[in-house]
Formats: sequence, C-alpha cells, structure tokens
Amino acid sequence: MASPQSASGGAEPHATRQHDVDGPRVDGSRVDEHRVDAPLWPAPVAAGPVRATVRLPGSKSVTNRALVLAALADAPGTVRLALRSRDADLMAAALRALGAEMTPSNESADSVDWSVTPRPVRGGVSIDAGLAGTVMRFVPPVAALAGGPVFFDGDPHARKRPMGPILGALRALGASVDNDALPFTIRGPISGGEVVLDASVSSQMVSGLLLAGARFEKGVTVRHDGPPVPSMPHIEMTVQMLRRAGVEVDDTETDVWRVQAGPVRAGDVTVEPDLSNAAPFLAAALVTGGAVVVPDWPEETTQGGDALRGLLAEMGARVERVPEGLRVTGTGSLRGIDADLRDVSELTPTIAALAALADGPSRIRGVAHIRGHETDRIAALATEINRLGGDARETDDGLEIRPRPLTGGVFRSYADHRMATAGAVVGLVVPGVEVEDIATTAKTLPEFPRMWAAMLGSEGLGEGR
Ligand SMILES: O=C(O)C1=C[C@@H](OP(=O)(O)O)[C@@H](O)[C@H](O)C1
Ligand SMILES: C=C(OP(=O)(O)O)C(=O)O
Repeated sequence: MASPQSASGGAEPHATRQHDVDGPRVDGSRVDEHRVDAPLWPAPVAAGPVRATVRLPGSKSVTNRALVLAALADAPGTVRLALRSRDADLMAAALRALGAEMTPSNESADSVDWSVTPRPVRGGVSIDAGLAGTVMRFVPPVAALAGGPVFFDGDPHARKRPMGPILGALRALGASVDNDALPFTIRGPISGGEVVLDASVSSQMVSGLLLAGARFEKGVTVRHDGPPVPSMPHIEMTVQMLRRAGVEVDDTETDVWRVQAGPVRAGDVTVEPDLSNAAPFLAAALVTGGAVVVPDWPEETTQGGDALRGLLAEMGARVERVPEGLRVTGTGSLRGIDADLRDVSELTPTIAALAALADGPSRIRGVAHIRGHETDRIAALATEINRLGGDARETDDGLEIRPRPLTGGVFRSYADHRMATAGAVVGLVVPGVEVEDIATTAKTLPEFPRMWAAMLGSEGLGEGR
C-alpha cells in the first residue's frame, strides 16, 4: 500500500513515528493490549472546508460473498471491480487453498477482476482468516464440503471473536470441529439439514451457512433463537446474492432461512462501491463544512452503509443525489444524534467520532455485539474519545457522548480499520491527533492514507483517489 502521507504537511511523505512512551493508560478498560511499537500518523488538519470527489473501491461484503459463490458455482464466473484489501485477499487465498482456480486481471492497488473456475473442495489445507469476520464465518461451511481436514487460524484478536454458534451448527450438521473458536480443524463432509443457532453475536453466523447451503445434499434451514440478530441488511445481501445465482431461498418466516439444494450459477458479478467505507469521507464534509461527492452510489442496495444518507442528514448535513453521485454538504451545524445502529453497526465508529465533535449530546444504541468486532468497539471508542478530553460513556449496548472540547493526543486503533478512520475524522478539526497504526486500514481500504490526503488536496478540489 502507499505509505501514509500528511496532507497538512504538504506533499512530502511524512515519517510516522514510534510511541515515545506508552501514552496514558486508562485503567479498567476492556480494550485489548495495543501494539506499543505501532507507528503514529499525524492526522492532517483540514485547512478549510473540504471539497472533493472520492471514488470508493468495491464493497468488502459484496466481494467476499461473490468470491464464495463463484468458487461454489457449477461453471466459471467473473467478479468484476472486486475489492483488493487484506480481507478480500485472505478470502481469495482461502478459496484458492480449497481448490478454486482464481485468476486476477485489471489489477490496481485496491481493485481487481477475478476469473474464478470452481473445482471440487479439497481438504488437507490451512486457512488464514486474519481478522476478517467474513473469512472466519463464510469459509468453514465451504470447508465442510471437503473430505479431509481443514485447519483455520487468524490474528491474535481473531481468536477472541465469537465463532461458537456457527461451529456448533456445523457440528450439528455432521462435521467434526475440535474447538469453539479459532484455531480449529473442521472435518466434513456434511450433508446439510436443519439447525438452530443464536446469531445475536453476528449476522455472519447465518450468512456463512446460507452461502454454502445450496451445495449441501439436503440444503440448509437455519433457525435463529435468541436476542435480535444484528446487521440484518447483511443477511438480506446474502439472500439477494444467492437468488441472483439461481439459488432458491425462503425467508418468509421471521428468523428462519431455508436454502434449497441445487446448482449455484454465479455468472458475472460487478461489485458496488463500499458504502461503509464512504463514512469517514462523508463525515469530513460535515466536520469541515465542505462537500464530498461519492460517485456510483447505487440507487438500490442491501449495503448497510446506505443508511449514511439518513444518519448524516439527521446530524445536520445536506444529502442529495446529483448526476455525479451522492453529495454530502456540511451546513456548519453538527448535531448530536439518538440512533439505534443495530442494523448498521459497522457505521458506529464514524458516527461516534462525529458525535464527539457535535454541539449536543448523542446516544448510540443497539450495538452490544460490536464488542465482538475487530476489537471491543464500545470500550475502544469511549477510551479514545476520553483520552482526547471528550465525554463518552459506555452503556450495555452502545455509547453516550456529550459535547466537550477535544485536544490533541494519541488515538489508538487496536488493529481496527474503523477505529483508525474515526481518529482521522476527529483529527480534521482537532490539532495534534496522532492515529496509531493507520496501516491497519488495509483491512478494507488499503489506499486510505493516500485517499485522505487527496481529499484534502491543496486547492480543495482533490479527487479522492
Ligand atoms: O456479512 C458481512 O459482510 C458483515 C456483517 C456485519 O457483521 P456483524 O453481523 O457481526 O455486525 C458487519 O458488521 C461486517 O462488517 C460485515
Ligand atoms: C465488523 C467488521 O468486519 P468483519 O467483516 O471482520 O466482521 C467491519 O468491517 O466493521
């Protein structure tokens, strides 16, 4: 990826520096131990209102579903404008290890077209899930189609992310699995059937089973039993993409999904821009009183990031579709918000960053499960906002954030791409913010530092990429 650059410091590549000391400790926080050797990135302060067009690469969620379906299909297919990022590369590597032939073309730093030739799923291989929820939850059901053992592991924090419900479901369907979290070895093959699980920790428990379900001899019926399932638009995305691939899915009963056994006709898919990754760029328009346009914003989509249109308007932005794409304009007012983000929980870090800069109190609800995301995001956001002098309080299922002037300091990212971009948003208007490990944005947006600098380009007319 491009080396981080400071927009405020001109064009010269700026040196990220190591922590001098450990920084202030916040006792009692449940956030993970951070990397004390991770470089610090001086977040550029906006010189004035940003005015930019920011073209986002492909959606992580669509890319990784499309790749799985292509690898399970009955004929070769293509995934165009697929995201290239750590999570997407890990998915491609996993499917290749399991036997699929994957040929890239039209590659750039963050985009690629994949030609995928499906092959019988083979065992006897190891899969690295990194910190990718989509890899650790979508690939095991594929691996369960193999005759031999498949070993899974990932980053240190990945071992703490919830896996129990999906591994239990695969066990109930006949696989042998030797652990309830990473690392584990799964041995199939399974023939499918009906399972009951609690998906309140992650919608990916359901999506993973559905994506491979048509290839199980008996198909699969997944029944959720427990507190509400978060991120439901992501399950709708799974269902819609399966149907587009000719798979019959019945989702008429609440919390029950039935996938018929049958061929997967993945065909030729073009990936939409990642709307969740648009969040920090659109937020820049709000906090600087500028305007940011994101081209190719889909008219209709199952991406949860589409909810930004309503959320940012509620916080004071003017949001409009223009011929060039979606335009968000800051009006000078940044209001607090009371929002249930259960369906769109991956937007929480950006909304929390905005809330910390708003002129009134905010409450974010319905996101208890994001304690199991890349890090405990509720604890991490409260810790980092408060470290800069803010007033954020954890609740059981979210955050309460009150206005209080912020000052510069280290904003830790905990290997979480969305924590890093939240720090960048705050740093636009709070001098002296240093984001730890900005390179962690490579999880879904490897060009983030370059795109951020371009957005802040000297004439304020920067193309975002
Ligand atoms: O299926 C997917 O592509 C995703 C589902 C959601 O997970 P959770 O249901 O765990 O929130 C979302 O937050 C994640 O970024 C991507
Ligand atoms: C929760 C996220 O990722 P993952 O797919 O790893 O769960 C995210 O990107 O915000």
